[in-house]
Amino acid sequence: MMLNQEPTAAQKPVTMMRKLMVAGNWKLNGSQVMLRQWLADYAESAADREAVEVALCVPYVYVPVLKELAAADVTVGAQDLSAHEKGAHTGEVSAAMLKDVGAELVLVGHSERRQDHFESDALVREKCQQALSQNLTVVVCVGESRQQRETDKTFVVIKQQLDAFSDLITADNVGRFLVAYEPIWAIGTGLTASAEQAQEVHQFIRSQLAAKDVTMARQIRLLYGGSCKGSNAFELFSMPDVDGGLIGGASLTAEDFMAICREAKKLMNETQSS
Ligand SMILES: O=C(CO)COP(=O)(O)O
Repeated sequence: MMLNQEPTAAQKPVTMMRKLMVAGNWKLNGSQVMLRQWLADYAESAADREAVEVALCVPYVYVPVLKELAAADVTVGAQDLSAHEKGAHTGEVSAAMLKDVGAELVLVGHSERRQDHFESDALVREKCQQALSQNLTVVVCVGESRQQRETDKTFVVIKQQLDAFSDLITADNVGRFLVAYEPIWAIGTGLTASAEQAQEVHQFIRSQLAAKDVTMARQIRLLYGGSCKGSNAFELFSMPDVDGGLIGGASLTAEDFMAICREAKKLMNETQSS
């Protein structure tokens, strides 16, 4: 594809279209007041999000509030979970506890966990297993650093991260197992991967998964994360292997978040009519 080509919905064959997901990750931000305001604003824009599956991953303590107040079409998400089922692990939150307070989805292996808490690929795998044991939807994050990209290690790094958990994806759970490609150099920096850069890695991820199971690889949804916002969502989501986004900064207000959902809807409408 030409780098300066205008994005068109036609890049996304309707036969290939997986339901787009737009998932917010609040990270260490928010309050009850902010969440209530977000949900009130969100409730007024039902038509903007009909084409997408929406998830919101809030800090643990706000999961019950989200569960109680969220519209039925919001998937209730948490940002992490323990690799242990229970026991002497002070400060940890288990998959069963998340389930107990209404979580339906959990992020695993976010680069901020990998970096700040030294989470290894092996630990990421254990966390996936815990999430799956409670039938939580799991969104596993993978991504390379700037230095790894500049030294041509992107595919090596992504493959290593994928290999740690990809055998856990099965025909039974592929609907609730997603992979998010989040290049570390694009997170919170305002530097977005170009649509072509995102597509290149997403295609690589899908091809790696296809080597194990072609049907599963076609079904699995791959999200892009890293400075995704209303102004670039259409271009990113129109790539054939990009099935939505994992949104940090632009998920903190419903207004910014809905701007992304509207782009997804526009893409769906154009795809269906092309
Ligand atoms: O890390 C991210 C989502 O998990 C992306 O964050 P930003 O959208 O703020 O770059």
